[in-house]
Amino acid sequence: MTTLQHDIIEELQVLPKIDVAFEIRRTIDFLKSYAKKHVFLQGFVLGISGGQDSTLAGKLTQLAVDELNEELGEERYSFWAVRLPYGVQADEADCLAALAYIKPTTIYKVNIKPAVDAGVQSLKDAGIELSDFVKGNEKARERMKVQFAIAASNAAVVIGTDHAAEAITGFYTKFGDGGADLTPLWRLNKRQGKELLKALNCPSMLYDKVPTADLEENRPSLPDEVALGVSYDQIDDYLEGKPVEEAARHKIEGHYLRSQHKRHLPITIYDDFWK
Ligand SMILES: NC(=O)c1ccc[n+]([C@@H]2O[C@H](COP(=O)([O-])OP(=O)(O)OC[C@H]3O[C@@H](n4cnc5c(N)ncnc54)[C@H](O)[C@@H]3O)[C@@H](O)[C@H]2O)c1
Ligand SMILES: Nc1ncnc2c1ncn2[C@@H]1O[C@H](COP(=O)(O)O)[C@@H](O)[C@H]1O
Ligand SMILES: O=P(O)(O)OP(=O)(O)O
Ligand SMILES: [Mg+2]
Repeated sequence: MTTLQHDIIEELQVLPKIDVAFEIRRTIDFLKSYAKKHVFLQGFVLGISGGQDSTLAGKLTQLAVDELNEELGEERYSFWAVRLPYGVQADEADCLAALAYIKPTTIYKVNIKPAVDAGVQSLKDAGIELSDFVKGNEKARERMKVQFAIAASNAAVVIGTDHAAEAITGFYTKFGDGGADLTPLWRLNKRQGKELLKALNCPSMLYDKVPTADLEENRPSLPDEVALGVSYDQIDDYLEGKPVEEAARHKIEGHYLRSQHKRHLPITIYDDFWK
């Protein structure tokens, strides 16, 4: 293992092997203790896409809410699950299947298309034309904006789905899906997330599906692995300290180094991580 691989694993605190039941328990306990400590809190908000990560984070959040309410003997806490299509979502059926599995307290649907398109048009009117790629990141930021609006209206906090296999590559939109309040999956890689879902009796279609951010109109449902140029298996192996092919290592470390700014709060004159 190189020093960089070792340092990245330490930074992201990935375990080479996990005790699945322990990781489920400590995630639920983390959410519960955060809620108990912050007495204003009424619950959690999360966008449910129909993908693996929001299915897992959503299920764990609802389990935490159910336990909190059961212990209190009243329905004080809620989980607001949010469908956030840009117009019509191609994998809408998966989103509905994820919601049926999670059974959230409340489901909202907010179409982000009018807001995103209005923003794109206002920029165009000012002479700023967005590429399809940049517009994709606008969709992720609009989704996060909606989630913060729901959280602020309900004394809730926003759950993020960022995990080690996304964090290492910076494969999320800065202050979009990367801009949540709590990230309960942080530390897990992609295959460890799958293991948790299996243990939680999730329908296999939801964790076997091809991961996609689905942000670009010119490349609909583009698999993350195509966009990244490296597979999640290779990323997961790297995060578990295993050897990976030289070309994959080079890709992963390139993504990591280029995205360092995303894993920090806005940079000040006292920061030197980037030097
Ligand atoms: N599957 C997913 O989870 C997911 C979700 C959303 C986006 N994505 C992918 O993530 C990527 C996001 O794209 P992106 O990273 O180009 O956009 P981004 O908006 O996340 O980050 C780019 C912005 O970061 C800032 N920045 C760039 N370099 C910097 C530096 N060295 N120091 C400080 N600030 C800096 C700039 O403001 C720049 O506009 C895309 O590949 C997208 O497809 C993946
Ligand atoms: N279509 C969507 N509906 C609701 N929430 C969504 C949608 N697409 C993305 N999200 C949220 O963003 C994160 C990150 O998604 P990636 O597929 O990893 O880009 C996802 O977990 C949802 O919470
Ligand atoms: O974040 P999600 O739920 O959309 O999962 P994936 O990244 O696998 O698409
Ligand atoms: Mg997705």
